[in-house]
Amino acid sequence: MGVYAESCLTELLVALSLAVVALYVWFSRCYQYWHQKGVPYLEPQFPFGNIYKSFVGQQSMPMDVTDAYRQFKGKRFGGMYFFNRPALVVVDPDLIRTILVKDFWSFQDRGIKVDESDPLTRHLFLLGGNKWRRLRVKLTPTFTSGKMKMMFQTMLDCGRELAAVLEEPASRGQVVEMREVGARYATDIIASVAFGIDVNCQRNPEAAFRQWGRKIFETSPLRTVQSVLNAINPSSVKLIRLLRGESDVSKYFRKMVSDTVAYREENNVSRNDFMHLLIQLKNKGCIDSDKPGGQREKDEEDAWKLSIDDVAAQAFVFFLAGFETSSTTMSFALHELAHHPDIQARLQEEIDAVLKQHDGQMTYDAINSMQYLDKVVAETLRKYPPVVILNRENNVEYKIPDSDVVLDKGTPIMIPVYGLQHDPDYFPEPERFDPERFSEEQKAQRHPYVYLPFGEGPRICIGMRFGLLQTKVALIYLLSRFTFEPSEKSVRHLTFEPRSFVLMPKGGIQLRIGNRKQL
Ligand code: HEM
Repeated sequence: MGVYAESCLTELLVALSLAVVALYVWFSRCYQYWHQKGVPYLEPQFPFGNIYKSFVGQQSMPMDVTDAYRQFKGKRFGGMYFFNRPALVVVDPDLIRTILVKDFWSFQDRGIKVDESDPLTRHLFLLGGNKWRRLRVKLTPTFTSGKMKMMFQTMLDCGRELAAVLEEPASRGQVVEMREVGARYATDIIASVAFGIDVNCQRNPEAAFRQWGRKIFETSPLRTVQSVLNAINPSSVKLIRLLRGESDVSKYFRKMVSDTVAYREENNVSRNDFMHLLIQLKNKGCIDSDKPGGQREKDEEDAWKLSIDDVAAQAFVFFLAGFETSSTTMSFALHELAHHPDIQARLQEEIDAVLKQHDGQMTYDAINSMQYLDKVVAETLRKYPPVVILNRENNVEYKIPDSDVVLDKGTPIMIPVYGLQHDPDYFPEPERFDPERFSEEQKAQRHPYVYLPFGEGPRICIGMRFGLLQTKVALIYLLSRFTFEPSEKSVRHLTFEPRSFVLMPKGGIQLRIGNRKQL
């Protein structure tokens, strides 16, 4: 028995060693890729390539790209490896513009492989090619300023609730974790406008919807394995799906949407929200015009209608892409304001003055006239861009202009948003929080493609206006009533969750909150 076990073990060890040697040879060949193309590159380390730090959990994968950007500074672009997969990091803002705008049709896909057998993944963020283009055309009218105004009342209701929830902690001068508070506020808004349900997780933090939000963004060993497999071989998404079956997230959101749609259709319910617009896209293939009269003429594209699963996938992506990005922006802004009482006081003065001019009413126009608020939010998104890198992939062979480099079809392209926005050549003393960087004079002196918190070109964030508006509404409600200070639990220089795919502060944002009059 003992001899048998020993021989099995020996065989296993030999097989494993052979596998490692084979992998080493295969990866070493892959590591010739950028050298053969004549592209400057970072020396890879077997088997991680250039993502060792994110693999061991020291930082997130997009931050590995930020490191690469810093090392390629002075060059137009450079190569790195995700395990054995070559990816191009673009450094030159002119080339970034070419990729995002001028030659967009060669780079319209994100290169993130979709498991199309899960209907919930067939959404705007992940789809590529023609499917993305047709859907983008359909969904663009759901985000016009007319539609934003329609949903503005929901934001105001949730903003009022946000301030009401914080009244008691403020009266006691308590320390509050503002990221979670912001997440509940944004969840209430998006649950209401995208799914048509009132969850009020600001009063009921354990509401199912908030729990799903946490679950989607939480990290786990399985997720790490998935992203490793995805980096080595993107087609592995299918295998993962086969092993895992339909996810609970998918089941939950699809059921919720089909129940809501059925209820509204049976009871003839109409609300001013995204769900109402998505139902129009399901039933008519187009959205009624903002103009008086409502209907608009149908063209050929309009004939294509969204299925119920398409409706669920789009509502889901509005939730996925909208709540964490906006709520972290709000809490990052409060973090900086707490550490800069002068900027906080100036912003409060502006808010008070504009609200006074509008008889104390927070109108859409009042918010848009708050110029200092706009600068504070813009500087927050510069210092803390929730989406750290933009991904693209070329769908044809592509010769990089003014170079001899020809990219093979399907090369992952990384636009290092965080790196650019922390580059001292574009933003001197990048760690300093200075809203004046967004004065008209300073903006005019900068290359426009070094500031990309919402991306750029035809694939720019479709919810930009919505995200900015809900962040501003929250800040106005909070700063018109409360003052924020650092607490003994606050960290001056934030660090970020290494396993999160959006920029998320480690340990949250702990601030002392007080009533303005008392402080
Ligand atoms: C502060 C808030 C937000 C930030 C910083 C942000 C940022 C971004 C970024 C960087 C992208 C990728 C753009 C590109 O590749 O060029 C994106 C895409 C997207 N965002 Fe946002 N976003 C925010 C809020 C929202 C909201 C509120 C929604 C929906 C209600 C939303 C929905 C989307 C969707 C659907 C896409 C995919 C667009 C496409 O591929 O055509 N985002 N967002």
